[in-house]
Amino acid sequence: MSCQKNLDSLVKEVFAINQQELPENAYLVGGAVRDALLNRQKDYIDLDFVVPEKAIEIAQTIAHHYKAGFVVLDAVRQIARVVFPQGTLDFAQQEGESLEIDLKRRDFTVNALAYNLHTQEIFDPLGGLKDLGCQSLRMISRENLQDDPLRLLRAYRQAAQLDFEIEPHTRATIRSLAPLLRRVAAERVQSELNYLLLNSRGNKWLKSAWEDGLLSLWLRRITPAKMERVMGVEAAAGFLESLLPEKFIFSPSQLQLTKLALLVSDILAEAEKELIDLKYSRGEIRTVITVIKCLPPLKEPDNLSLREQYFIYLNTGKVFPVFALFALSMGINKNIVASLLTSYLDPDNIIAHPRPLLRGDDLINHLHLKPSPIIGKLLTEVQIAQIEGKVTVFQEAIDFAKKLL
Ligand SMILES: Nc1ccn([C@@H]2O[C@H](COP(=O)(O)OP(=O)(O)OP(=O)(O)O)[C@@H](O)[C@H]2O)c(=O)n1
Ligand SMILES: [Mg+2]
Repeated sequence: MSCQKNLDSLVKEVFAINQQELPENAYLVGGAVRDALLNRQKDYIDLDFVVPEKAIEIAQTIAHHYKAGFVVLDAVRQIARVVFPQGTLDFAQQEGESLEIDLKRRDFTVNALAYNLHTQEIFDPLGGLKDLGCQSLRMISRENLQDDPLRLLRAYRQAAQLDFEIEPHTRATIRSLAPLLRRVAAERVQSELNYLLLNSRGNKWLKSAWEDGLLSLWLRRITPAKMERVMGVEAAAGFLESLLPEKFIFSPSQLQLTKLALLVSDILAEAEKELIDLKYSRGEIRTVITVIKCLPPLKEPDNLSLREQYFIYLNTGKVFPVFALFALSMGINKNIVASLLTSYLDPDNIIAHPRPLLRGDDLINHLHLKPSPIIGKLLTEVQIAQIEGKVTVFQEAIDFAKKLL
């Protein structure tokens, strides 16, 4: 069976581990078994082993033997990790009196399959193989979802990742338990949510997770209209990419931040609070808030002055592509957005990438000024005058500043 070959080769070829190094009662469990059965391949491989005892010692011995890294992840529950460049091997002590009890405590049946490398047998006490064949995520029990409510959101992430359906009774149960997700550490929620935001495969399941009440605990002001805009982000990105002269491709994180900007509250303070609560980084929060703040001038594109364009580029800086994608998704005229993005990608464009004629010191020396906030204001006005073609050389710039004073 190809699954056995896949799993044996992961251990023997990818990690170059001799099977004899593993105890006979070690079982490979979780995603690796599931993915091998599905013939899914990953760049970075995480293998989870369950052993009845001595998990930390076993991990330590293997790490020592293969000169790999070693970390104790949980001394109480006896979980340790061996770190190879190509991936990690986790060894965990089985939870409960038997492997079967351990598997019964997990989230979904397809994640509760175990494989023994010595006997090359799959242990399937919960019907995981059948569900795998039907591409179905079925909970092991309602209690298991309650025990770790992150599993409620994991269902949508894994459905997106595996292109599975959530079995109807499981989905109804998730819906009824949705409020429990509030209890889960925000970092864990964020990491599941990010998967749903990073690529188009997540879209359908992002929407389902919202419809089933899982997102409104964190992003309270999502509306059907906002969700529809999110569903269109990849198409908007594709449209901009096709128009641009040079090869430009939006990165997954640019798509993700655009979608976040489309989903957060329209009230800026609330939007910021939502992102802080989800433990997004300062940089991510700044990006989202900036693109929202910079949008208003584009709503009246006929009156978009050079001054306004200058400030948009100045305030968005490196995150301008996210701004462009956000603006297009918000219904701003596509020609305007495409032309602004084209200018941004042109390093010689003076509005997007101004080359100042003056520096603060020049104003201080030539106009005999003292350092003060006025200097900054003058520099901005001179810069805008240069963009508007009113000044082109150093002396004109000085004279212009002098008149302003
Ligand atoms: N909240 C969780 C997290 C994990 N698990 C169990 O631990 C295994 C390993 O977890 P993890 O590596 O997080 O997920 P995978 O299913 O392996 O999926 P992937 O690594 O591809 O994301 C899962 O298969 C599942 O059996 C669980 O029951 N509940
Ligand atoms: Mg895994």
